[in-house]
Amino acid sequence: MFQAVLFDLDGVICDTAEYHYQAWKQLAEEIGIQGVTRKFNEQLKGVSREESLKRILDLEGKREFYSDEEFSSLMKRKNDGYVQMIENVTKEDVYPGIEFLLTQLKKKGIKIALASASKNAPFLLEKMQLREYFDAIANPNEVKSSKPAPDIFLLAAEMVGVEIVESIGVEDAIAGIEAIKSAGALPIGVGRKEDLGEDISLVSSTSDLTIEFLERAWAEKR
Ligand SMILES: O=P(O)(O)OC[C@H]1O[C@@H](O)[C@H](O)[C@@H](O)[C@@H]1O
Repeated sequence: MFQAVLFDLDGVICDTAEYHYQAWKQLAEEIGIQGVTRKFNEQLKGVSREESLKRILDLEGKREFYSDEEFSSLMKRKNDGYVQMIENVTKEDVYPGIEFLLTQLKKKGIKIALASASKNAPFLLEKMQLREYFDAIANPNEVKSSKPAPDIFLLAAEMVGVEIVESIGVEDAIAGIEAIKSAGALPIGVGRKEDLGEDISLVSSTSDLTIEFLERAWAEKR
């Protein structure tokens, strides 16, 4: 039986992946870049703020036009827009089934950790009143490489004192699934196989993300 579940946040626990998308799209359009479509956005999910901006500027070969200072100020502009969007997030924004799953995991003594790339994640957990369920929140500032590198999942498992191979990782983004795989945990995807791959256990909605589903996936894969 698995001993820990390591959760991504945006797009897994709540719909803030949409706000990231809207904030990036708005910034991109303000600086004359039109290519931030929903399809392109799949490449931004799970990826750090800095790397996301690089990918957006690269869409039109514009990265070299910005000094380091200007680059930082663009990241700040995106984050300011995003923070405004999440200002009114409440418990109501938690995806269906998530709080029940957290309760069940707690009852079974399974450790719960957050492995999100977002520096806004602790603020969101507080807003959604979910903080108390989490035994640890891995800080993206403390890892060397961001997803798809395994670092944040390895840190999350270490923080709850569980071997990574005894852990499940839950993700909605391909970068996150790759990170879980290379860390050595069992990946569970929330989304479509077209985006996340055919070779992992998937739910299309978090309502299906039950402890029974996790147990079955664990039994099948190990
Ligand atoms: O800019 P933040 O809030 O620190 O978030 C970093 C990244 O966090 C990830 O969870 C999101 O999927 C990305 O879209 C986002 O860019």
